Amino acid sequence: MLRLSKRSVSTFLRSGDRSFRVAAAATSISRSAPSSTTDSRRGESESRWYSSLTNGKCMKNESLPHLNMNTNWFVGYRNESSAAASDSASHAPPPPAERFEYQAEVSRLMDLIVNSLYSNKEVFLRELISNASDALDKLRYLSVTNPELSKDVADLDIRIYADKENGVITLTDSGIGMTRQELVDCLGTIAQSGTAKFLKALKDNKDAGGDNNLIGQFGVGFYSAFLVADRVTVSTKSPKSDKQYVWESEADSSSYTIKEETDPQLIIPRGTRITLHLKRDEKGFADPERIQKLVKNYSQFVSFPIYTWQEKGYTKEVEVDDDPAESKKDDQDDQTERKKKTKKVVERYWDWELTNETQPIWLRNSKEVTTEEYNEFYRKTFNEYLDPLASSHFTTEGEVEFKSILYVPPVSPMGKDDVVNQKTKNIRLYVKRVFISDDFDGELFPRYLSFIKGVVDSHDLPLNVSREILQESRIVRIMKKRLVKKAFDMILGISLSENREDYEKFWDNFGKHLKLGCIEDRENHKRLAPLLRFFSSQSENDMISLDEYVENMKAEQKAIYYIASDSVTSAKNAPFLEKLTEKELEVLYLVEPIDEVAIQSLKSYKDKDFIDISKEDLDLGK
Ligand SMILES: Nc1ncnc2c1ncn2[C@@H]1O[C@H](COP(=O)(O)OP(=O)(O)OP(=O)(O)O)[C@@H](O)[C@H]1O
Repeated sequence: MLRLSKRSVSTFLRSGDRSFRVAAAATSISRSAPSSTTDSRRGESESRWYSSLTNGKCMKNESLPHLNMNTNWFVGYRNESSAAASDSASHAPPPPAERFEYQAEVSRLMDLIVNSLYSNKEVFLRELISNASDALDKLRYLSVTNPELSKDVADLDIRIYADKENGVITLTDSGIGMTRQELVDCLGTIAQSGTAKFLKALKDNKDAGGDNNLIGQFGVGFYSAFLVADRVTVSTKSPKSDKQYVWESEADSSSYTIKEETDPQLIIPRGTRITLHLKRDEKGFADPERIQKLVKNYSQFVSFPIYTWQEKGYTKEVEVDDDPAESKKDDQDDQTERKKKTKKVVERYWDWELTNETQPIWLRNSKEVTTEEYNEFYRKTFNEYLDPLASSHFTTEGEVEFKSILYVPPVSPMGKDDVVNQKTKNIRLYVKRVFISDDFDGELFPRYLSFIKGVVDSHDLPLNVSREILQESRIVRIMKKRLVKKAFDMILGISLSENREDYEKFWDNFGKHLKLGCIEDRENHKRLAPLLRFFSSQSENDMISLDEYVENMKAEQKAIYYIASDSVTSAKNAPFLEKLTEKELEVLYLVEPIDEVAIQSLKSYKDKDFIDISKEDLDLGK
């Protein structure tokens, strides 16, 4: 175990907090990394699937060059930089920093964050850890097809160092890093997904007269660093670039600078180091114990190790100086066999301490996970602020092996009318714990169930699974079947719950999706039909299920009657209705355009045909 005194530790931290030091050869070798035409074409296809990991935002026009790195590229930890590197750095003047203006929306977002999260400043740490974890996910994923990327810096982790004396926090990850262009694209322009949600929550919350803590649960991203810091420095090295760049900005500034990292002491082999120079009133955050508490509180579901720099102690025995009077006596008693006295003391030292639990929640035994933990995982993974309506944690074994946690969200993210455009990032696919993608289009769930959120960790898929493999794989087809079954079980569970409001909420948000399912998924009619809800001539205010309709049928009634209309009021006044209401036959009101097609697709329920009462040849039997 590494044991250093506090003093020696801070010296090595100053020169690159994980003691990432690289020999001079590193720069020159990587600079010559070729990128052939074939390589760039391969890069294109990789980047298409990869876009799922980058939200398609920052990698838009770049393909991933196939690096041909020398195996010596990364020198292991704690190597001193060579003299050559220092020489060149001291002779050549460093290139000047270039200044860039923020996109207008970024300045607005920063204002919003600072003004609405002032009571919840600590979220900055969660946000930076979440970005670091995403960067590690990207690296791990890309390394599957390009192992060179993670060569020599095998450890994928996050390290947080709090310098109490100077009020500085440094967070380092060994993830994918950013090129110069990515710095401009990612930290100078707005992060769409999170921001849109954030702004919406802000509005909803204000409308509801809510408090600001709710918004604190949002993914507000990198800029939350300015809640506590008046200066933020991001030094980052992407394996796609041979240079390391430093982005820097101050709170309340409308611009930022980017320059090349030229200090060999600060060179890192790969990843990103974010330094927060805390505001005068926020220096209390640079307390190792406080950082530890925040990590435990906010980031326990991050699946990479998070180390924090902590003071530790161990007990050892030391010899004590004798009491002079005692020793004189001893001298006289026995000159030869005198035993030295010892006492126990606590030796203090500083070291990295693993601060989070790295076993993903889906690998844990479901009996040991509480509902609150499932809900928290949901909120944190999908950046949601409301709890899910239901969740299901299961393992399948046998022909296909995978573990999964699925959730029914409380509201439709796209708005309840948007049933078709459902290319969401709702399912996170892992293969043996490696995050593969969240960019699906019907491969794991049919379109109409794409509102289901969750994680799926497969044991059978290859790590380098591509979209083509997913689309053709027999394993995926079996997985899809099981996932769909579990999703229906969850929805049925909500419908059977004592709390009727839950299903009303579900139906209000996702009813249209299930009706679309009736049209598109014949195979699952048996599961879909009991979940449908309609108003009827005998229940104009509360929707009923088909089961309730059937139970209420007259003994001699052979069919389920319905009328399609544009509202309950016009259905009530339909001329054909009277004939049936006189006979006390219940009629379903189909008041949405999709209803009639859905019912016609079902054709019957429990052997009773659906019959449109407006048809001329309506036969009510006896
Ligand atoms: N540690 C990091 N390593 C590599 N890239 C990073 C890092 N931190 C941020 N980035 C890049 O900056 C982008 C913007 O980050 P930001 O936190 O503002 O938004 P986001 O993470 O994309 O969205 P959200 O916070 O809503 O999930 C990220 O998408 C990522 O591309």
